[in-house]
Amino acid sequence: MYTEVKDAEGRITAIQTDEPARDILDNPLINKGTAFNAEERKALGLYGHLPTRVESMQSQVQRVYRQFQSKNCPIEKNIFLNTLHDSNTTLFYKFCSQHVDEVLPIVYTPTVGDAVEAYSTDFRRPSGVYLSYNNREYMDEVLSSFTTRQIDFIIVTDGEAVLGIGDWGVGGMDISIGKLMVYIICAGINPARVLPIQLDVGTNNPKLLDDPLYLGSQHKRVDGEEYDAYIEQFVKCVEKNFPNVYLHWEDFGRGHARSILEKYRPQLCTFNDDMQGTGIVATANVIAAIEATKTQFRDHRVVMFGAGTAGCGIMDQILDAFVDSGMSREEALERFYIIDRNGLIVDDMEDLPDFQKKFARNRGELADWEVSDTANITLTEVVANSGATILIGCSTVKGAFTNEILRQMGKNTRFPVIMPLSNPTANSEAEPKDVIEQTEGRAIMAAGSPFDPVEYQGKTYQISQGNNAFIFPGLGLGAIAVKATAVSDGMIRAASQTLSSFSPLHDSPDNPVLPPIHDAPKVSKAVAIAVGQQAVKEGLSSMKAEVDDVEKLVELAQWQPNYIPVRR
Ligand SMILES: NC(=O)c1ccc[n+]([C@@H]2O[C@H](COP(=O)([O-])OP(=O)(O)OC[C@H]3O[C@@H](n4cnc5c(N)ncnc54)[C@H](O)[C@@H]3O)[C@@H](O)[C@H]2O)c1
Ligand SMILES: O=C(O)C[C@H](O)C(=O)O
Ligand SMILES: [Mn+2]
Repeated sequence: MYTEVKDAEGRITAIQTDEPARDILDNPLINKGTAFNAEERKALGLYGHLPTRVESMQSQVQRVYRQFQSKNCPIEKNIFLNTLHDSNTTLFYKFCSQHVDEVLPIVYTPTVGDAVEAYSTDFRRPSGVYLSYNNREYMDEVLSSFTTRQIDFIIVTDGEAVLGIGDWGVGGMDISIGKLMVYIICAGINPARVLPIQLDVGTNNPKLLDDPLYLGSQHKRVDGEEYDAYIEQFVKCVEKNFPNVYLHWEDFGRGHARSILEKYRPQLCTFNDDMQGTGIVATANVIAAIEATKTQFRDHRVVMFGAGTAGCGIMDQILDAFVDSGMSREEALERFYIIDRNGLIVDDMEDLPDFQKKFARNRGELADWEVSDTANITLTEVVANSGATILIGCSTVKGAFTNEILRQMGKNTRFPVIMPLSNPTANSEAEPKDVIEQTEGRAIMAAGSPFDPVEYQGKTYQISQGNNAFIFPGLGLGAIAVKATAVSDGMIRAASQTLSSFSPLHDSPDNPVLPPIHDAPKVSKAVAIAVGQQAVKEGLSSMKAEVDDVEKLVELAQWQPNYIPVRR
């Protein structure tokens, strides 16, 4: 056992532990390795367990960097960093905070996708909390065992729709872990107060069902009423054991993501990253682009390719932004087009899910469109006939934005907004190089995964990473700083407007739409303050005392990757 010693304002000033020496070194949350000083070595009985030299943290970081560079490929680097995380968490985050650009693509998208796929083959040691449907009677016992520490954040996945790579069952654990790392790197969430959870309800991935090394439940996914009852059991258990927790849902399948959020949003502080997080980032980019190009919302036509969880989540928020600009909902919807596997969504199509229905186009309005098959109107035809000015991809379909489509976007408007958001890199609807070349460098673009800059006609174009990583850390930090009881639409709007205000486009339409990803910590803090203030304004803060200084609360909620004294 160890306890955090805090000052009057709640800052952690020391760690007190009664663990034996070996257990201290094996506890990643308090271990400092070679940085334990002479006094600590003596008090904790660490002599003999460590080489003689007492190192500074910076010297440890230098060694980590050398080891990191010596790894030959991204997945080896990912394994190396996860091993460091699991042995000395503070050092891991110190290293990450000093090398954000190099580290994020390794612990997060795109490499985390490779780690998810290789989960069972590369497995070394368990990390996070596994809740198996088949052992559901133990759920409460498992979760209650974590109540000895304060838990502020839970990230949960069932691994059904990981990034754009599909169903990876128990391997989804790595996306929960990767997202938590982003929370900590970008917003300074305390790593002792987070729980990554994988709900193992089986998998429909035939490769995993046949793989003798697969580590999850090797049967088809539990679905329907049984699935819903399991989620209900989970939420109840979370509420009971962690009453003030912020519950983040990640990479659930299209059939569950939205219904879970809608059901539980009124009752607890909860958030779906794929729907809401991605929506905030895409909307912030759209707002920044419209402001920077000095156009009006009503001048724009928005096309979404891939009308699933993320696609429709984004369109919902862009719709709100259009309405906020002074249009009626009907006027705004006339400017929206969504496309899925059967082409443009039109109101006479059968069995449309509710989340698509509201964006369905009226068949009669398409009478003068030039199309080859009215039952399946293609993206190329929509872009040409609608005069699209904003094109977004959440389809997982590599290369879906063909050169013809990109050129047409460049013809439709002077500054087309083009966002191929599908992850990981190999699923991107377009290569940034093609987007820049085919629009003669005029496109305002963001991709989901990181891409290298593009050279075009003597100019270097930085490619913005339009990833929800820009928003979920700050949104979560703001919510927990003021102990919010819900994540409201107002808090979501505040997040989007704040991110938009950071857009370098405000200085020139030639600039990237988003700041560089290494600015995510700065952006996250500003987002947290705006979100916290909005929660207070809406009466959603459950703080006992009246809140007047949200910035201070945000700072107090932040953890820094610095060693603090460990004592008996
Ligand atoms: N950049 C980000 O921050 C971010 C955030 C969330 C999701 N995403 C990406 O968005 C993609 C979709 O994720 P999701 O969670 O919405 O998945 P999803 O399964 O809910 O949605 C994908 C949609 O694309 C449709 N689709 C598939 N093939 C198609 C085709 N050939 N033509 C037209 N539509 C097609 C599917 O029917 C589905 O409706 C993934 O690649 C994911 O990585 C990116
Ligand atoms: O995980 C990411 O990189 C973003 C997003 O949540 C996704 O599912 O692609
Ligand atoms: Mn996701």
